Amino acid sequence: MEICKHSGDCGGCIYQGIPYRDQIVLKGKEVLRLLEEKKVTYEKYLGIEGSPTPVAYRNKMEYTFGDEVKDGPMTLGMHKKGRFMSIITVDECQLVDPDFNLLLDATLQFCNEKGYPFYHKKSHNGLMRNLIIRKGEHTSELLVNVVTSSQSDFDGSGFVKMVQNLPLKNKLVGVLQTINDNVADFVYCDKLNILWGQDYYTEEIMGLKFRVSAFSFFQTNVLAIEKLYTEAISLIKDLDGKTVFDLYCGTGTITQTLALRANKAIGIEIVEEAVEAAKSNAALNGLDNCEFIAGDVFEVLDQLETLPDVIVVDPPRVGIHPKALEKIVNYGVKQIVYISCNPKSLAENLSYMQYYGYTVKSVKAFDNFPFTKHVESVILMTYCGDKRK
Ligand SMILES: C[S@@+](CC[C@H](N)C(=O)[O-])C[C@H]1O[C@@H](n2cnc3c(N)ncnc32)[C@H](O)[C@@H]1O
Repeated sequence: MEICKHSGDCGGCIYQGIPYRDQIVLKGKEVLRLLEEKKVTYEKYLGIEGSPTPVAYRNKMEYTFGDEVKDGPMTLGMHKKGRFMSIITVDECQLVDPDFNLLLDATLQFCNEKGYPFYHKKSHNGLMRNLIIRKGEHTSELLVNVVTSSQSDFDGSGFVKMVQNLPLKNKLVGVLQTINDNVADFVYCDKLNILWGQDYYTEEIMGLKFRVSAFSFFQTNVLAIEKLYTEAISLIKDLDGKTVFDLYCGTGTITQTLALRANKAIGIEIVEEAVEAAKSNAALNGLDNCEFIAGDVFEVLDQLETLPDVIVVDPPRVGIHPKALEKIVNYGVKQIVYISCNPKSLAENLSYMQYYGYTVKSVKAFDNFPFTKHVESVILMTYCGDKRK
């Protein structure tokens, strides 16, 4: 792969110029180094699995309108490395489908031709804020969402026409306009206008269907996540007739794959919209043995009367809060599968769980984000004592 032309300015790909097989070796070593640093012992290291494709793997990009230099021409893309105010146009990013780059260029040109100003983070004046593109990996469906303030009119029908006339390889299913008048540098949705088509795209993971709406969380590298889920679920011995908790379940992708084999799968997630999406996706898949509860894992576990036989956790980057971890460990289930997106917090959590009697049976790393610093891991922990007397 050629070195990306944006690599000097864009901070996303820190492994540019390093052959892919070397990148994954480095990442695998880093996971083990962090575990060893926290004195976590493990029975088996199962290696690191590379992404099925190291390029064009991202199914979502959130681009920002701005300028690279003060009062310079309008740009659309990512923040310049280490700079809050400066935006660089990343129209040749290698991590996305070429349609994303085409849409980015065409949107920038459309807005320049219309004379639309970008929204200034400091003065809070201007129209254009973000462009969000999402794609279904297995369905090739594209959802385009332009985010503006409400300070002046945006030519929605002209934008739709322009997008529809692009030689896109994927199938356009919706063009949206999100109105965001919040002063924070974050995409809030004050109002969602469907300019054309629908406000969601569909995805398939391990034979299950998912409707992904404009703002729902969804795993970014679908081909890699399928491998990771397959591995995680295969580690659990015998789910037949069992109750499994999927903690930090997001939109319930893992919960549903577990429900295919378990008697009951209960997902807990703090973001209510994600829980609503999880419920409707389970209904779409005809699964009636899934339950989703909105709330903080720490609080919800106290209210639940059902006891789990197996627990799967997939916490955010900060890891599991020690108070929630105490409750998880106190169930004393024989098997816990820990899916982690941050080996540092993973090592801290495992060190605690080890102290309370769990054994790390296996560690496997996954590179779901080639060229970036991120690495995922799947850990199987077992407990031989009996806390449920
Ligand atoms: C790494 S993601 C897991 C994604 C999920 N497995 C999926 O595929 O959709 C972590 C999730 O934990 C949720 N979360 C963060 N803190 C939480 C808490 N205290 N209690 C419950 N959920 C929480 C986040 O909203 C996010 O959806």
